[in-house]
Amino acid sequence: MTAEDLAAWIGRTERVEDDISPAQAAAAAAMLEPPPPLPAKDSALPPLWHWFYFLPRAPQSQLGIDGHPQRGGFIPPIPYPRRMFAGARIRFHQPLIIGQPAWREGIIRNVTQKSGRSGPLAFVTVGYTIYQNDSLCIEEEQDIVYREPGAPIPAPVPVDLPPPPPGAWVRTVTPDTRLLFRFSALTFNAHRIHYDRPYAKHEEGYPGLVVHGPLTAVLLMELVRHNVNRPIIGFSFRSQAPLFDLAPFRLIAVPADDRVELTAQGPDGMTSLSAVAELGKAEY
Ligand SMILES: C/C(=C\C(=O)SCCNC(=O)CCNC(=O)[C@H](O)C(C)(C)COP(=O)(O)OP(=O)(O)OC[C@H]1O[C@@H](n2cnc3c(N)ncnc32)[C@H](O)[C@@H]1OP(=O)(O)O)C(=O)O
Repeated sequence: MTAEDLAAWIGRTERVEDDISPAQAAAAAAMLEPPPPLPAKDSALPPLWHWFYFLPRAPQSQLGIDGHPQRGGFIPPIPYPRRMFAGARIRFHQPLIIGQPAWREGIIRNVTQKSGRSGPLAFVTVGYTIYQNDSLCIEEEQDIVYREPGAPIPAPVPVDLPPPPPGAWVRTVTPDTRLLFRFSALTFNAHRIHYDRPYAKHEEGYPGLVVHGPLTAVLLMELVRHNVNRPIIGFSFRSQAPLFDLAPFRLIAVPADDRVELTAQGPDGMTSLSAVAELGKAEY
C-alpha cells in the first residue's frame, strides 16, 4: 500500500448517532475517584465524557487481531500492526446534555508517514464534530499512530519522584486491571493491549497492560474539574510514552491564568503524557 493509496482515505466520512444516556454517564462516574456527583438527566455532560458515547459498532467477525475494527473501512489500511492513541485537540463549544440524542460526524483529515526513534510511524488524523439539537457542541481532532513491531519495551524502573511544582494539584493513580477493564468497557474498546496480558507482552512487546491514553486524559481532566470552578473550553494532549499497569503513576496539574498545564508522570519520573486545559470565564 503506497502513500498515494493511503491518501485516498483522506476525506472519508462516517456518521454515528447516539442518545447521551444517563446510565452510561452513571457508569463513567462510578469508575472515577473521588466519585464525582452523579450526572443527572438534562444536566451537562462533563468534558471528555463524550468518549463514552458514539461507540464502535463493528460486528465481532470484523474485528482485527488487535481487537480494533479491521482497517480499510473508515480507518485506512495502514500496514503497521501496533496501534496507539497519540493525542488529541478538543474545543468545547457547548456541553452535551444528558438524556438527549446527538450525532457525531467523523472525517479522515490526514495520513502521514514519519520516521521515529522507535522506527517507521504512520499517523492518522481523524476529525470529529458532535452536534445536539442542531448546535455544534464539540470539535475534536485525534491522532492515531501505527508503528512497526520493534524491540520489546522494558518495564520502567521506579525512582524517587521529585517534589511537584509549588501550587500544583497532584494525584497518584494505581492503574489496576479493574480500572483498565472498566475504561475499555465504557468505550467499547476491544484493543487487547489494555486487558489481554499475554497478547500485550508476547505479541506487542509491552512489559504489562497499557493504560489508555484517553483514560489518563480523563483522569487529568477530573483533577482540573475537582479544583476549578470554571468551564473548560479546550483541551489538548500528547502521549509521549506508554504507562503500564505495573506501578502507580502521578498526575500533576499546574494552574495558570486561563489554563492548567497537566502532566502524567511515569514511575520512572519521565513525562508520559502532557496536556493543557483551557478555562473559560467563571460562571456566577
Ligand atoms: C485508546 C487506544 C490506544 C491507547 O490508548 S495506547 C496508549 C496511549 N498512547 C501511548 O502510550 C503512546 C505513547 N507514545 C509513544 O509510545 C511514542 O511517542 C511513539 C508514538 C511510539 C513515537 O515515538 P518515537 O520515539 O518513535 O517518535 P519520535 O519522538 O522520534 O517522533 C517522530 C515523529 O513523530 C511525531 N510524534 C511523536 N509522537 C507523537 C505524538 N504523540 N503525537 C503526534 N506526533 C508525534 C514527532 O513530532 C516526530 O515528527 P517530526 O515531524 O518531527 O518528524 C486505542 O487504540 O484506541
